[in-house]
Amino acid sequence: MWVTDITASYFRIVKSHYLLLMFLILLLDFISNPEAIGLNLWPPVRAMEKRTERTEVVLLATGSFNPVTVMHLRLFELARDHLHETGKYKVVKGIISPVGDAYKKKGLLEASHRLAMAELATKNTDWVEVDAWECSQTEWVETVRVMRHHQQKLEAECQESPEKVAHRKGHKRKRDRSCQDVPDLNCSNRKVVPQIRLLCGADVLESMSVPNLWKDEDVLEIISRFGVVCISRLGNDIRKFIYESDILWKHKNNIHLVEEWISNDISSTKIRRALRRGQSVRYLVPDAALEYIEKHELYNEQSEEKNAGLSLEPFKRNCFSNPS
Ligand SMILES: Nc1ncnc2c1ncn2[C@@H]1O[C@H](COP(=O)(O)OP(=O)(O)OP(=O)(O)O)[C@@H](O)[C@H]1O
Ligand SMILES: NC(=O)c1ccc[n+]([C@@H]2O[C@H](COP(=O)(O)O)[C@@H](O)[C@H]2O)c1
Ligand SMILES: [Zn+2]
Repeated sequence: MWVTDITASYFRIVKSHYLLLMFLILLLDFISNPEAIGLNLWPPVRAMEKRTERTEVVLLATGSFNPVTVMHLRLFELARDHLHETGKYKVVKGIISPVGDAYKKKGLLEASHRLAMAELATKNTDWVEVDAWECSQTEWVETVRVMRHHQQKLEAECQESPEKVAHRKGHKRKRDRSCQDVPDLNCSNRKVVPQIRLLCGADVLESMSVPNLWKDEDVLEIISRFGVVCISRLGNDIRKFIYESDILWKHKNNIHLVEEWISNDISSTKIRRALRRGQSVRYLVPDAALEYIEKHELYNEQSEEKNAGLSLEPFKRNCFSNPS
């Protein structure tokens, strides 16, 4: 008797709460897979999702790398950690771009050697590479032009078909049938082109105020269009410097300042000095690069005199185009 009572009250509850149950089932389905039941996410939810998507960044470090030091490699690690900690960025690549011989800096060794050392130094990292475009130009190239070149290259790569990418990388890839006849951009995993950012030490940012070394419009474009990740360096008070520069202050949100707490005063100048004096630079220069230096007997009194008495190409160029 009591069994039929229970069954009857069960059906009564189900009947009276039928609509509520259906609603709960639909809600659960929507939460787990909204598109599958033909519903689009509520716009504010979509906006929140978008905000959590991280911007892909490629870090570009320009400089002499004469020779490359362990600190140059550390810059990339520090910058990547910093950007990842913001939760807004994902660093997808790092590029070392040695300056060309036409820069005419005193003691600047041939680009072929500097390039070879940088390549050896990066053989144990899977995300930092060396690019020869800048140093293979016959004339010195302004940093902003190097940045434009790499941004354009990324844009072109993003639009390349999977076949072209495979061909360029020297291997064959199966064609994804679902990608046929749709724009290549949709075929690639990336929908948005990664952004180039300048990676530099505080001394480079400070050098932007040296008269005739950098053009104002270049500084403006580097900071406002691309952005900078700047690593602290002993002897450079970068916060004060940004405060004192109107242009940097205006775009300070585009300058990521990274504090290197394990401070390290390594510089290529000091490495060259030690080498000239026959002192060890082991553990300051990556082993493979050091072997190269020893094999080719680089850095001595004579090499330090290269370009002595010549003016740095940026000064020559900017003084000529702006005689004031
Ligand atoms: N110890 C360091 N701390 C922070 N940034 C550094 C350090 N060493 C090099 N950098 C940065 O690395 C980039 C390439 O620098 P560069 O090739 O001029 O090396 P360097 O050590 O400054 O050499 P040099 O003494 O010949 O000027 C620059 O942005 C520079 O500021
Ligand atoms: N106007 C410019 O674009 C400008 C001026 C000075 C130096 N730089 C670059 O900054 C880097 C400085 O390297 P060094 O610190 O080794 O001199 C080089 O890559 C050089 O090309 C650019
Ligand atoms: Zn330097």
